[in-house]
Amino acid sequence: MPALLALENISKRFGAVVVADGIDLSIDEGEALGILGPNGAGKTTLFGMATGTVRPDAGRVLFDGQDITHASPGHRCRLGLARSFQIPQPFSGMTVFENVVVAAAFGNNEREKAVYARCADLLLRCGLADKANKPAGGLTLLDRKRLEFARALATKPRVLLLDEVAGGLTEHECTTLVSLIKDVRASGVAIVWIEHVVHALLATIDRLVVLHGGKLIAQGDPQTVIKSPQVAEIYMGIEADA
Ligand SMILES: Nc1ncnc2c1ncn2[C@@H]1O[C@H](COP(=O)(O)OP(=O)(O)OP(=O)(O)O)[C@@H](O)[C@H]1O
Repeated sequence: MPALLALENISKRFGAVVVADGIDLSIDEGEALGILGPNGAGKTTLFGMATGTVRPDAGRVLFDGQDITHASPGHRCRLGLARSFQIPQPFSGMTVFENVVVAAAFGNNEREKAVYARCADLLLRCGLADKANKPAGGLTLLDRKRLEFARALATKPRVLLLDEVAGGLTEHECTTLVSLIKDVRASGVAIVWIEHVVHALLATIDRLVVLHGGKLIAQGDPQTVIKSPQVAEIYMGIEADA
């Protein structure tokens, strides 16, 4: 069975900055994968190349065995590849409900009226039911992150890419978000999560990869990877052979 999402030998540079240097990364149906790496390592760019907003210099992107390297972001979304953004950017003049309806209608090719019940249900699930008719522009940070989730889920993804969703939240808010991610994952959606809040990440994922200098320098069991000498070297300046 092919991986659900696979990046094959992906390379990308911005001028002299190499952000991906022949990266191979795949995720299976229902899996939860974490991505760790220092600021500027190229994590968000990797999501851009998976979802079609950034064109790789070389390599292929496959979804369920199908080559989507040249597919538009919209087409990838309708295949079942959704993402959240590090800085949530809802349509701020629309209500919370309208934001989710737009995502369902355009991200999953459904007729607007056909999605109302499902969107109301999603808002309930994401803790936003009481704000359904409020303008999205007035939401708190946690609620904007919840809305990112609801909008991504409205597209009926098979894999959901999450970009630093826990950053800036209080511990309690972070716990709320982790349980939402676990709930989404339990419903069968594969998760790929870039996150600097390591304890939240480790509580959720099955597998961890570490990106540095355009390469995956460690991957495998999260606890083993996090304690590996290469990761200690990057994050704490401890030399691997010390
Ligand atoms: N469109 C672009 N043009 C030029 N340089 C870019 C572009 N996008 C990203 N970069 C650069 O590529 C590098 C990787 O950026 P990216 O946002 O992918 O890193 P990141 O690992 O997600 O970082 P962070 O953890 O801070 O979000 C950075 O040096 C960034 O400045």
